[in-house]
Amino acid sequence: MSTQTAREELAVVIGLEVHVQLETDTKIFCGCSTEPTEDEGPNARTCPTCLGLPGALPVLNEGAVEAAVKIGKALDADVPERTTFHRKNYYYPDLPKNFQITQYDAPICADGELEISVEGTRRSIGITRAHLEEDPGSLRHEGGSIETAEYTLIDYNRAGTPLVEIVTEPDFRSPAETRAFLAKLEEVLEYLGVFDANRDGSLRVDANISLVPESAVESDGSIPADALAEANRTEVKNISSHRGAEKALAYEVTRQRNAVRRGREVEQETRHWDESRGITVSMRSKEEEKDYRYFREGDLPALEVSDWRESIAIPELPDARRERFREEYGLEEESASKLTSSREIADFFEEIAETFDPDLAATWVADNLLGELHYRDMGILEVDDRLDEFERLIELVDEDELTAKNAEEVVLREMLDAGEDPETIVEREGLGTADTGEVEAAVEGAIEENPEAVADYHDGDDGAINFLVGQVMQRTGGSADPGEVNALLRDRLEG
Ligand SMILES: Nc1ncnc2c1ncn2[C@@H]1O[C@H](COP(=O)(O)OP(=O)(O)OP(=O)(O)O)[C@@H](O)[C@H]1O
Ligand SMILES: [Mg+2]
Ligand SMILES: [Mg+2]
Repeated sequence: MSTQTAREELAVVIGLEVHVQLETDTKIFCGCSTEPTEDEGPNARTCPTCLGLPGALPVLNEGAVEAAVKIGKALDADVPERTTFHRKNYYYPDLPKNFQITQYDAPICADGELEISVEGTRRSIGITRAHLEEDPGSLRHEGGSIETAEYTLIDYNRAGTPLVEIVTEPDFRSPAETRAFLAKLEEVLEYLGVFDANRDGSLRVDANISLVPESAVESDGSIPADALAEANRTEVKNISSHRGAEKALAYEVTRQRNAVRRGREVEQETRHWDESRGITVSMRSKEEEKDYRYFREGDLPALEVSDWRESIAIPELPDARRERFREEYGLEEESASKLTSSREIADFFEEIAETFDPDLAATWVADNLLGELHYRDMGILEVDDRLDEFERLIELVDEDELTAKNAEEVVLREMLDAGEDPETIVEREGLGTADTGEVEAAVEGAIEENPEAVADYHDGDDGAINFLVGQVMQRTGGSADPGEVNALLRDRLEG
């Protein structure tokens, strides 16, 4: 029991359980598709196995195991030679078998870590374990929230989707750290190609939080197991985003602090994050492990991964790739980070950096392209089959056939909006760089038609030259070089 008093300084302690949907074609124990079809009705992708009908047998999906091993390697975890499945028993309508097939004392990954950086401070978050399990079906509370709904509908399309549950050590000391962790984790999972962040509900978080007396925190920042066990924690469910985690936990820190200040004890309980109201509400007292009556899943033999795990390779991960970009291409931290924020962006950049100067490639991809994509709410995946067109655009600028300004503000934008290739746009908009004769003619024209500006210039008003440059730029459709125009004008007016 907690013996916190109002006067004691309290440290925030948080541990996460992150449920990650794996991107496999079929479900974890049957051949049903994991891919929702357009306008599909409820229970469209189900079979006797994922509906939990008596006598139906599970068959383990090899792809799900491979994905879990990749995650284990990326988190620097141990993948044991042999791993087993258990039944976790509970009664809830989203689970027709009344047990969930999961892993218990021999998970597929144990003892890993993930480094995060919050406001320049690096911290390593311990990963206790990561195990495979099946997703239950989904519930739809009709006519209200989970508390007020008149009735609830069940859809088993999600039932049997492969999940990896990643359990962290209680290493977080603030809600902001959990947000950084989840963002980093998502980045790593996407690099591994095992996860799709855009899918609804593909990352779901349970957050455990307690307050412990500051005096229990050791000088190295760790907290002894007995102090952790003694603190009453709440487990907040129904969190589905990084920001949701930070907000729910910030709310919970305040709620628990208030309880302590008023001399009340924090209840050990499960709470529900109500996103729309921005509060957590009590659901039930926390179930304990013994409530689940775990026992071995007799329908699935133990899995030997000893001779297989070595052959499962993972790609270069974001941190390593960012460091390499800094060294190999001499990029600043900021553009190296932008360019490695997804594997597709990094690949796209590296293709371009093979042909062009890395600095030029970085400016075009990190600033121009990503900026324009972001503005349009588009992602790199919508253009990564147009690498060749993009290279031709940079080539036009590099060869002085197109000004950088026109390339950026006209051609690139049209490429994204109209889907046309750069040459077509240059031709249609008449954007080729003007030749010397054309520029000279435009200079003459501007001088002839603006005698007042010319007079102002001769009276010593240097601002008049800018006006004239603008006139020439207009006449050449922006295809002249402003510096060159300026020099030509001065030459002509002085001469
Ligand atoms: N004092 C504490 N304060 C906050 N978090 C804690 C504390 N002690 C443990 N935790 C965290 O609680 C989580 C425990 O998760 P675990 O799945 O092992 O148990 P559980 O929540 O009881 O089980 P489940 O939710 O799967 O039924 C871990 O993320 C751990 O870091
Ligand atoms: Mg758990
Ligand atoms: Mg839990």
